[in-house]
Amino acid sequence: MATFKIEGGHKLKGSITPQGAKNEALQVICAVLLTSEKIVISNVPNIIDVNKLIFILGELGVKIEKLAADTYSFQADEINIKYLESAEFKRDGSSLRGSIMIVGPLLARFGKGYIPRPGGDKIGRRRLDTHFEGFINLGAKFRYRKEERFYGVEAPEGLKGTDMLLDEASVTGTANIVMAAVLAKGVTTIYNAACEPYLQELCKMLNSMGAKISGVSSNFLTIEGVERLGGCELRILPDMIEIGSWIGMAAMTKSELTIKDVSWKDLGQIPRVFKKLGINLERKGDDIFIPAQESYEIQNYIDGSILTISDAPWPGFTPDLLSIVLVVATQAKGSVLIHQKMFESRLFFVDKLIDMGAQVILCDPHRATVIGMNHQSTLKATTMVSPDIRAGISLLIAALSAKGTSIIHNIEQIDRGYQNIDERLRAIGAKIERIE
Ligand SMILES: CC(=O)N[C@H]1[C@@H](OP(=O)(O)OP(=O)(O)OC[C@H]2O[C@@H](n3ccc(=O)[nH]c3=O)[C@H](O)[C@@H]2O)O[C@H](CO)[C@@H](O)[C@@H]1O
Ligand SMILES: C=C(OP(=O)(O)O)C(=O)O
Repeated sequence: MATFKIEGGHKLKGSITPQGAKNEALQVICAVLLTSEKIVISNVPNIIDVNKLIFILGELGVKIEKLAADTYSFQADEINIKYLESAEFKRDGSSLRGSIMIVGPLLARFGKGYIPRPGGDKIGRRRLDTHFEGFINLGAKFRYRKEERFYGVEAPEGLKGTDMLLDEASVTGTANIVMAAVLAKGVTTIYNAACEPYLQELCKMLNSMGAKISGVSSNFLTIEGVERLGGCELRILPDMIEIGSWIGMAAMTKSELTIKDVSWKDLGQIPRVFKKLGINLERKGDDIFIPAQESYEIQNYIDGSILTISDAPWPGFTPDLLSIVLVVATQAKGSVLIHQKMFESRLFFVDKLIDMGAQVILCDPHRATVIGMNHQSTLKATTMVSPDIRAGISLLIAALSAKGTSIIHNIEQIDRGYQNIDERLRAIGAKIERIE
């Protein structure tokens, strides 16, 4: 279990370029399984989850070449389907959430797809019904070996397009069903589809490979199945969750920071939500400039009542930034209710913030009220364990702003989604060390 040692209270200064998006990378890397032709992907983040997925594809027989530090070519022309039944796959496939998205492409192209119950954050129940109901609607037979926690879908005769209404706008569920439907016979319509920018990028990628998807960026997709797909080249968008994390770090440490090439048009509600917390964000070309601010004041609603920040499927605010918003609010002027609607175990990390001196009331597993301290009392350094990726980065932000030296254990959870975070933080003035 690796550990960070952080000496808090130092201002940051400079500019930072966000990494490629983890959640887009996981989708588009799975999509390489849909063709025997070469696909080149750049701006691939060097993070644990993405590297694990690339490893799994390699074991499946995909030819992978690293063309540059962030660029890979993939060619799935000799797939070893037997690997899916191996003990190794049952272990490796369960270690991340993103691996679930190999099922749709494998089912579409080879008539079968298996997956052990996937891992990811321990942030509450994470069901897969939307994925498998979608495959069943396309004509696949489903089985679940409960004792092994091993899922399977098979469609030896191929998939058949149909109309479907998803029970929820699941991000990875939509990606999986879209990847299955592009090679199905006939037309598929998907209503209540997730439509966040990373899914839009996946659909654009598939169209550039020869797929016929329309309605991209809406929640109603129409997919005309095609016989085969070809190769393509693409660049992954910057990671909007990482961008939000840098905004949070700048505010909490009263620092001036420029976040480069953020792709503003794909940030949705993110700038607005941080502005509601009173943080000044300026748009400079495609960069975000955050001036050093001694204080930031949470805006109330027009009628004077206390602000609520909650998550919702895109174009709502992403659940992955709520932990960061919560920690930033601890030093704002004013109060806010944080309502994490999607995940039921994601707010328990506030206990650590309370230990550090933050004023937070956990109302129930989904809601926390934060009474900001307006930097009048700094958080106190402490020792903590990172429970999940976003709580981990939030505790790291708290530690950077705190008085004294903090220790964060289990930082693999942070490395899962943040590339070289310690090195990049040191380059802008943070005092952080990785210790074993
Ligand atoms: C690898 C990857 O891409 N992971 C992301 C993906 O996970 P993932 O695709 O697993 O998440 P889903 O979109 O399926 O669902 C997330 C949670 O929200 C609930 N839900 C979802 C949709 C809805 O309309 N109503 C509802 O209540 C689900 O029951 C679940 O508890 O999307 C999540 C939601 O943005 C993000 O937190 C994850 O970072
Ligand atoms: C919940 C997240 O990731 P995953 O779905 O990979 O667990 C996240 O990135 O915040």
